[in-house]
Amino acid sequence: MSEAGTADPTRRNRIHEVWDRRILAERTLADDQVAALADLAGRVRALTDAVVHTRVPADEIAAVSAEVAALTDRLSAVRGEAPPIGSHDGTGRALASPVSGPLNPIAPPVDIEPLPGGGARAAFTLGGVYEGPPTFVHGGVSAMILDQLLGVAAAANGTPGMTATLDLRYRRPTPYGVRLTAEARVARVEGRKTWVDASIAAPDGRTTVEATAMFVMPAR
Ligand SMILES: CCCCCCCC/C=C\CCCCCCCC(=O)SCCNC(=O)CCNC(=O)[C@H](O)C(C)(C)COP(=O)(O)OP(=O)(O)OC[C@H]1O[C@@H](n2cnc3c(N)ncnc32)[C@H](O)[C@@H]1OP(=O)(O)O
Repeated sequence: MSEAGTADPTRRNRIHEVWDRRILAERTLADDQVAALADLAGRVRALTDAVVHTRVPADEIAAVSAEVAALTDRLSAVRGEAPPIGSHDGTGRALASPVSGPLNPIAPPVDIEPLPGGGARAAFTLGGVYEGPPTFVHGGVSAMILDQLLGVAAAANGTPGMTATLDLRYRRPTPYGVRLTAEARVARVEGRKTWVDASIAAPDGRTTVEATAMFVMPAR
């Protein structure tokens, strides 16, 4: 594309429109693909769990490994340029989010419910796949879940943004294999900045991690 070809702003906008539509079309899946992939992602999560917990002998591991490689080849026969785009409707339920995406096997997934007036909550159980210190959840995993929860709360407030700061206070170790709950609430908004507080609680109701984030709606 030559410089002269993009000098006219109307033409430039048209080019961007066509380009945006192309990206969107390339990243949008058919309903039956979404359903089939959600099922596959669930099975891959179970596979991941089996991988970190298996105690079968080495030759059996090698045999399974070869089968998994063949499956990866089959899926890769037709590849998109990037993950699918889900419903970016302010609910945070992007299909391929690494936190809440039903189609992303690395997502637990955490189902986050936006609350009117700038809040969000979630209830979830993490498996041994997310272990950090023995028998407890990895701190980075808690941070990732909180970042998403905080972001959904900011969006539910009508003031979405990019995470500019994320402060974490790990009060107690977070156990896995039990039902955890998490809540976020917008504290204040100043211009393009939104501050949000959140926490994760263990089944006994005690807070394990607290977080405060500042989201900034980019200038452009
Ligand atoms: C378009 C927004 C997205 C919307 C999403 C909609 C869907 C919602 C649905 C579902 C929710 C999903 C939830 C997702 C959750 C996960 C989110 C992530 O993982 S985000 C990835 C990690 N974060 C980054 O990669 C940021 C990288 N940084 C940047 O892009 C820029 O630095 C940015 C946008 C943060 C600021 O850039 P500037 O150019 O727009 O803003 P300047 O003019 O520099 O700053 C504005 C004010 O903010 C302060 N500021 C900016 N960054 C700061 C920082 N890091 N710490 C402290 N202050 C900061 C500045 O000092 C300034 O303050 P003064 O107005 O002067 O008072």
